[in-house]
Amino acid sequence: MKPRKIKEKIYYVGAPDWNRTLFDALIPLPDGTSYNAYLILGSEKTALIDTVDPSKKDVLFSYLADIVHIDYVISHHAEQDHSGSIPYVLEKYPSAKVVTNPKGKELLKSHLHIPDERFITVNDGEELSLGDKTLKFIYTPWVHWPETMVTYLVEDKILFTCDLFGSHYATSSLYVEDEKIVYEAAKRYYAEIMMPFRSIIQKNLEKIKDLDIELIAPSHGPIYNNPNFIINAYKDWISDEPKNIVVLPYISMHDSTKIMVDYLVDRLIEKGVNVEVFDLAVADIGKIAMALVDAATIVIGTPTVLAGPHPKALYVTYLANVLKPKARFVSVIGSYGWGGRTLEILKSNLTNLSVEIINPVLVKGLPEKEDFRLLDELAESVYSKHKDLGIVS
Ligand SMILES: Cc1cc2nc3c(=O)[nH]c(=O)nc-3n(C[C@H](O)[C@H](O)[C@H](O)COP(=O)(O)O)c2cc1C
Repeated sequence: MKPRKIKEKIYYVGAPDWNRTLFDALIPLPDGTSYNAYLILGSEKTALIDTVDPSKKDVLFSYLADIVHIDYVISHHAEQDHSGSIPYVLEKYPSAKVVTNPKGKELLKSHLHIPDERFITVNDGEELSLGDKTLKFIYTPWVHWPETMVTYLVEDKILFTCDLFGSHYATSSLYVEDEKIVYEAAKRYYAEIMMPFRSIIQKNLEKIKDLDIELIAPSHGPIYNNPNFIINAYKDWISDEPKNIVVLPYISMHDSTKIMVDYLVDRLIEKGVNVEVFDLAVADIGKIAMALVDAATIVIGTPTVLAGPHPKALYVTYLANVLKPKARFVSVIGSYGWGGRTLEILKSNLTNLSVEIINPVLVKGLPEKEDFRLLDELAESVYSKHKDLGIVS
C-alpha cells in the first residue's frame, strides 16, 4: 500500500482492525477498531507518529516499503496497541530515535525492552524541527496512562492526540463521514478508557484550547476534519452535570428481581425519568459504560446468591466504581430467600463514588403489594432528586 496522503508530506500509515471483537480483554467492539500511525516527511527529517498493534505490523511496513530513512518515532503512549511495533521499526531504521517524555521512556523500556540509547526525551511544550515542519509536544498526563502526551504540527495545524478523542471504529475512510456513527464509537472509547480521568481531561482540554486546530488525528478511528465535533462531545461527557437518566443493570435467576425491575422502570417512565435497562446475563458491558457517562442515578437489580449479590451484579458495581461516572444517586433492588449481606457488599464496592444512597428495596421471594408500594416510593424519590437537579420537569 502507498502511504495515504492527508496533507502535503503528511500521510496515514495505520491499520484498521476490522475483526477485533474485544478491547482490553473487556469491552466488546461492535465496529472493530484501528491503530493509526502517521508519517511526516519534513524537508530535513522524517518522523513517524506512533506505530500500530504488533498484530498489524505488516500493514505498517507495507506503507513504509519505499521509505528509506526515519529519524524520529514519536511515541505518545507506551501501550502496545500504539508502541508494540516500535522495536520492529527501530530494527528496520537503525538510526531512528524514539521521541517521548521521561515517563514514556521508562514505560517503553519496561514494556518493550527498548535500549536507553534509542531515546530522545522532550519536555512539555518543547519543539522539534523537521526542517519546514515543527512538532510541538504537549504533555497530557493521565489520559489515560501517566506518560500520555499529544503533538501539534504547527505549520499544518494538526493535533495528533493518540488515545484522547479516539474511537473504536474500523473504516476505510480517512476522515469522519458520519458523525452519528463516530459519536457512538468515540463514546464507547471514552466510557471505558477516559471516564475515570474526567477531571484530569478537563484540565488537559484547557491546555489545548488556544491551539488553532484544523484536524485532530487520533490513534483509533477516523480523523476529525471538524475538530469541534469531538471537542464538544468531550466537553459534554466530562462535564459535572448528569442527565435525566437512570442506568439499571440487573440480573435475575427466577424472575422475582425482574418483576421488580419491570415495575420500577414503568413507574420511572410515567414520571418522565429516562431509563436504560441492561440484563447482565446478556448485556454489552460497553453499552453499560456508555450509559454511565451521562446518568444521574444508578439502580442495581440483584437477587441474593450465596449470602451476597449475584456475581454479575457485583461485577457491574465494581466496574461502575472504577469508571467513576458522574452519577449522584445509587439504589439497589432485588429479591432474597432468607438473608445475606447483599447491600453491605455492594456499598463497600462503591467507595470511589460520591453518591447518595436512595432507600434500597430488598424483598423476600416474590414481590407483593407492600413491596410494590416501596418501589413506588423509590421511583418518586428518584424523580424528586432529578427534579431538584433541574434535569426533569
Ligand atoms: C444458587 C442460589 C443461591 C442462593 N443463595 C441465597 C442466599 O445466600 N441468601 C438468600 O437470602 N437467598 C439465596 N438464594 C435465594 C434467592 O435469593 C431467591 O430465590 C430470590 O427470590 C431469587 O431471585 P430471582 O428470582 O430474581 O433470581 C439463593 C438462590 C440460588 C439459586
